[in-house]
Order: sequence, then structure tokens, then C-alpha cells
Amino acid sequence: MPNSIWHQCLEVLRDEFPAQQFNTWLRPLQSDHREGQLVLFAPNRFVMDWVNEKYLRRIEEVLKDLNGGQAPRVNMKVGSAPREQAPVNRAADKPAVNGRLQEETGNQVTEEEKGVAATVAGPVSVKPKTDNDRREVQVEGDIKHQSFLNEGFTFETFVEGKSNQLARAASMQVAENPGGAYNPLFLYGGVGLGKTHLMHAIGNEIVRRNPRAKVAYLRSERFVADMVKALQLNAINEFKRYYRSVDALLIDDIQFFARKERSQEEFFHTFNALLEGGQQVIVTCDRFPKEISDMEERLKSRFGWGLTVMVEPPELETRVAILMKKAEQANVKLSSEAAFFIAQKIRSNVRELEGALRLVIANAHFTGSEITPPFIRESLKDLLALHEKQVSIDNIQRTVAEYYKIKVADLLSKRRTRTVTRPRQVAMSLAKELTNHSLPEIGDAFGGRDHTTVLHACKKILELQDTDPGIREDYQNFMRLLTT
Ligand SMILES: Nc1ncnc2c1ncn2[C@@H]1O[C@H](COP(=O)(O)OP(=O)(O)OP(=O)(O)O)[C@@H](O)[C@H]1O
Repeated sequence: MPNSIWHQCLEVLRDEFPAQQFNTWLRPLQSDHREGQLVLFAPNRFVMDWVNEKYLRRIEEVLKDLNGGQAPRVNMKVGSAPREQAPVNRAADKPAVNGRLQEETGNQVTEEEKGVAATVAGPVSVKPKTDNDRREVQVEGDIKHQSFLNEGFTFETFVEGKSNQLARAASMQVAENPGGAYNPLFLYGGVGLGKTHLMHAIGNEIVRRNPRAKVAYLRSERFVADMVKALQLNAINEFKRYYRSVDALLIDDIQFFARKERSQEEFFHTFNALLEGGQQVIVTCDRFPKEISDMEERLKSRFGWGLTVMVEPPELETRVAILMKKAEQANVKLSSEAAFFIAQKIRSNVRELEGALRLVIANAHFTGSEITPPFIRESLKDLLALHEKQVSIDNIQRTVAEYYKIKVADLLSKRRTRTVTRPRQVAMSLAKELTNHSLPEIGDAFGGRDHTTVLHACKKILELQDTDPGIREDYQNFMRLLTT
């Protein structure tokens, strides 16, 4: 097992760094270990330089510990580990060259793929969501080029915050230099957090800089539907030619490719042809590539060749800034007090935040009222009731207990073992953040504890989120589980 030392090293580093850092910089590295030398392959120069600067020293320390005090020589290169080390299928790995088509490997269209085709119309008859979405229509073989970019989703309308800073910066780089160092760009994160927005922003910026650029945006279901339709119409060659002719291919919500084998196959070859031709590929997904189930390994590993970046849920300040921006776009005056009030109440995701603002604005127009916190409370009465009902202390306790595989009774008990105290602190902290209960009420709900115990738990968990990547990830998972 020549590379196992690197895998062990990765396990150690996974516990030391926040998930986003680990997934972005360390996880994509491939290794080749022979004759006392470990070569780490980075997908591009940017990642290599970054790892060299920020992580290499720590990597060497860990390797030394793992190797009985003797550090192997570590060398960094751009590229991928030699073939025999990489877990990819060689034959199928060969990309199409100069637009020549790959031989079919015989993957059959699954029932699910047919199902998608039945519910989504083909490319020619597709209606854009709004007129704005249709930017350009050209004839390409038998398939018309429709980019479906939403012109409202630009970098200017995207509010930057700590949660999306890295994703935005990477997207900007791709827009400025498509087909360059970050190819493919893989954006992932929970629902309604701005992945689609960023993807369109890149497409719009590419076209702004080069109006002749052919940018195709589509959800993965459409790719599946187009492919199945092309097969039915005996037009698979046009399909291949079309998708390989674009300057940038933007595929949204790639997780829907799961179990659609023929589509994965087709996409894999398209993907290779595009990368080979220096054309940009951008993909979004609701999870990290390796965690997508029912997706071919070689496709997942290919996703990691460029840059993989997470979009996280926005923190309070960013939620306030987003509301102010959306209100400004709608020509509505929104005081920061009102924005703050909404942002505090709606924490799940930006889509829901926008929905809440729209509701408040519509009510204000209708009644001619000023947008004040009491008015907002009244306008969002039903929505807030739903939230409060969903996020009860009871619900939090059940979710936390299930997650850590302990009993709810343990959370309420006097037990003080670590396996129980940490989950209890997490649950108390969530109760403070997600419900409107006071500290004494929360203490009561946790087996009659004092409010100072709750306060201590909140502080502790806040602190741990900065220093302990495991807790940070758990906490984010809970926020997602409980609020979406
Ligand atoms: N940082 C931001 N600034 C401004 N608007 C944002 C921001 N993040 C998200 N939005 C808005 O929130 C809405 C939902 O975003 P988007 O559709 O991009 O989410 P998503 O992450 O792609 O979700 P899904 O996984 O469900 O497709 C959009 O209207 C988008 O404009």
C-alpha cells in the first residue's frame, strides 16, 4: 500500500482543518509514493502554490509522525498521479480528440432517464422561465443554441459575505479567465444559497467580455432529457456536437445525474472533450463530489481536477446586506432595523429570505403601510408560526440525540460524561439560536438546569465552532437539518 501514508495523513489533517479548507485544498491532492519520496499532485498551479504556502509544513510534520520520526521527501507538482495509481477506468477514460466521437460503451438508457425525458421537453421547444432568460439563439447543426442565462444574476447583484467569499472569488476568476486554471469549477452547498446565481454571474460575465462566446446553462435534468430525446430521434451525433461546441458549459444540480448511467457516460465524454479543448465547465451540486451516491467514480474524481468550493449559509450580517440589496433592486425603502428583524427570523437560506421580503413588500404596497418590525411580524405571521412550530426545543433535542446516537433522556439527565455533555451543549446552543425561548426556559427544558448553564453552553459552542472543525461541521449540519 504505497500511498497509504498519504491517506493516513489526510485523516489527521481532516480533523485539524475546517471542512471547507480541507475539501478545497487538501482532499483533491493525489499522491505517488515511491523510493522514499512522496509526490503530491495538485489539480492546478493555484492549488499547488496555496498548499505549499499554507499547508506543506504541517503535512511534513504529520508525515514525519506517521513515519516513525522520519519524514519522506515531499515534492509538489501540477497534474495527476500516474495512471496505475489512479482509481480510474483507463479505456473509458480516454477523451474524445478533435471532436471525434468516442465509441459507445453500450450503457443503456435507464427507466429513470426515460422518465426525465418524458417530463422535460427537448431543447428546441423549451420555454425560458422569463424573457430575460433567453440571451441568444443561434442555429448549431440541428440544435438551436439557447443559453438560458438569467441576466439578473450577476456579480453586481450578488452580495459578498464570509460564507460565500471564496466561491465568489473563484467564480470571478473563472469569468475572467474561462478554460484557465479552475477547470472544472465545482460549486457545492445547501439549497438556496446562491450557487445558481454565481453560475449565471460567471456566464453573464463571460458573455459581457466576449459577446460571441457561446455559453450554455442547463439543469442536469435537461441534459438527461436532451440526450434521451436525441437518442429517440436518432440525433445523438448532433447532441454530442452541440454540447462539445460551447465555450462554457454550465450544469446546475448535478446530483440529479445519480443512477442515470447513460447520461453520466455521455456527460463524462462531453466533459473530457471540453476540458481538452480548453472550454470551461462549471458544475453545481448540493454536496461534495465524493459524497454523491450512485455516481461513477471516474466522474466524481474528474470533478475534483479543477477547483471545488463550498457555498455556506450566510451569517446574520450577510443576510441583512442581501435584504438591503434586494429591497434596493425593488425600489423599496427598507430600514436597517427592518432588515435586521427579518434576517434574524429567517435563517434557513437566501431563497426563503427573499420570499419573506417579497411578502412584506407586497403587503406594504397593498395596505400602504410603512415597513416596521410589528408590520413585518404581522405580514410573516404564518411563515414565522411554521418556523417556530418546526423548530421547537423538542424537535432540536430529538434531532441532536438521533445524530449523536444517544437518548433524549440523556440530554435531560444529570449525566456528565463527554459523550452526553457536548451534544447537550450543542442542543442548548441551537435552542437559543433557533427558538424564541429565554435562557431560563431553555434551562427548564433541559432537565431543570440553571440559565447560566445554558449561557455557558452557548459560549462554549461558539468558541468550539472556531477551533474544532468537527463541531463546526456538526453545527452547520444541524442548522440545515432543522431549518430547511
Ligand atoms: N449572496 C447573494 N446575494 C444576492 N442574492 C443571493 C445571494 N445568495 C443567494 N441569492 C438569491 O437567492 C436565491 C436562491 O439562490 P440560488 O438559486 O442561486 O440557490 P442555489 O444554491 O442554486 O439553490 P438550489 O441548490 O436549490 O438550486 C436567488 O434568487 C439568488 O439571487
